[in-house]
Amino acid sequence: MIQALSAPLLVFDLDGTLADTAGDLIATLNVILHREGLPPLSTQEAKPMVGAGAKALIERGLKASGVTVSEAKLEEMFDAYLAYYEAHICEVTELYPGLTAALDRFEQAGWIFAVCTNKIEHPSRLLLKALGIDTRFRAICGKNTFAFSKPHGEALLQTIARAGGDPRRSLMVGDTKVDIETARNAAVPVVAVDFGYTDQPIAHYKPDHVISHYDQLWKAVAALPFD
Ligand SMILES: O=C(O)COP(=O)(O)O
Ligand SMILES: [Mg+2]
Repeated sequence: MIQALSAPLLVFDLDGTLADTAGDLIATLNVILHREGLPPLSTQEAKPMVGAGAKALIERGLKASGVTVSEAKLEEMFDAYLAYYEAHICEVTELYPGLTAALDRFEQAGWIFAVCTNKIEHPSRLLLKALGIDTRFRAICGKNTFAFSKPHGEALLQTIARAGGDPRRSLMVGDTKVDIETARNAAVPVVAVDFGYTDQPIAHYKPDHVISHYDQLWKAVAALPFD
């Protein structure tokens, strides 16, 4: 019996990959720091702190001010962060140029899509809805969706399973070292965008391809050895 191949799947990271979220993330961080009497961080300073989730962003923000806090205090700040962020989730956030046109092109060719982010799942869904693209994804998986989060390969493999994809016909698209490590851990190819929040030029982490605009994604994917 011939078994139907599952549809090819693009799994996107969210912050710094689908959308330029740094403005709203860092504004939220600065509100939380201000409540503790700490000075704000500049966007330039704080952008490379994004990628490991909100709790890590708070910890990194505190560290930049030379402050460490107890686990209980960090939890309290994390709750306050999420409450503020969810109420201001899409004030300056925008999709990156060419994204929806790229999704259209891949969709017409039979591809399906999913999101694997280190953002908490609920705000991820809220944001994708606010940006008008939530219904395009077969699965939207966040840091708290599974027992594992990026860079653990299982976060990606379980996202692929939830989307009804096959790891051998899936591809990760991300903006940071975390995404590239995740893809490697899952043995899935990875295309990196160079407009996200990486601490080093993203080519340094050796993704399979680097794109600077979504109109380059089609060619980058076509160049990969894919079923
Ligand atoms: O919010 C973060 O720190 C990371 O989110 P991302 O995995 O979508 O980049
Ligand atoms: Mg990212």
